[in-house]
Amino acid sequence: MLHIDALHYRHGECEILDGIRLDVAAGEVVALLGPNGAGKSTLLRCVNQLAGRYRGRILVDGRDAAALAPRELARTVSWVPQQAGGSMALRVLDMVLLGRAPHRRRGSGERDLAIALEAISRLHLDELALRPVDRLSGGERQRVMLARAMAQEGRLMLLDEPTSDLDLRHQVEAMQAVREIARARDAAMLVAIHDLALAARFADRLVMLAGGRIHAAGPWCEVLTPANILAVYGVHARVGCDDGIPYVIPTGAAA
Ligand SMILES: Nc1ncnc2c1ncn2[C@@H]1O[C@H](COP(=O)(O)OP(=O)(O)OP(=O)(O)O)[C@@H](O)[C@H]1O
Repeated sequence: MLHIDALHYRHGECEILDGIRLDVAAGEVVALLGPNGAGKSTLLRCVNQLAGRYRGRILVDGRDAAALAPRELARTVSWVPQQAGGSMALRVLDMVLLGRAPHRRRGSGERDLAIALEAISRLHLDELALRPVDRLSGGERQRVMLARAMAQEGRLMLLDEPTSDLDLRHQVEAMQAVREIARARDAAMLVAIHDLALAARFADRLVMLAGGRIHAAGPWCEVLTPANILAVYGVHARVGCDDGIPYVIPTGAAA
């Protein structure tokens, strides 16, 4: 579904992404890990054609992402930005309905409404549906942005730290929803995320970035090794698995 080959991206003299090669299959959840500034958001923005010029190839469903018309791209790629954008004076329902905009010609139809309401329900936002987004808490707002992306029904979803403001229960529910949607719709999910244990629990594969390069990629048990965590984050950690459930406990910063 998503194929990235030899992707290079620069800001001035600074090489932000340096030869990224990455595939995400339909139905697969891939977590993008790495410290602040590693290039996770930039990578997602390149795929969604928001970063400007890059070198290399990005194919979405076999088509060159750079050659897709904006509307076609928006039909194919759902996007949860790191910081919520758009008019926050909108009601939650209207914000989520914006996810349907690439699919419709004029106003929302019954099907659009049904899809938006389903996304709202899936993220337990029913009671907030008629509230203006700018009167919600940070975590509630983040769930609205996730619901909007779900209503967009892209076959590829790019999620930039979708759980960073969420409490523990909502983190788990959001990642469960991401995984279920990947399976149910055969959608490809690329999720930038800082919580290593959450990534290990819900993603099929992890990709660990450092300094714009892929340091490690594969199943969690190959990527989340104490050696990789020390090399990339400068943190000592215990990593284990309890009855099939992975855990990561940071024990201290390296000297
Ligand atoms: N507009 C810009 N101009 C110059 N440098 C930029 C710009 N945007 C991002 N960068 C730099 O690109 C690098 C990668 O940034 P990016 O936002 O992709 O990192 P990230 O891995 O998503 O980090 P975080 O975990 O903090 O969100 C950083 O060093 C950042 O300072």
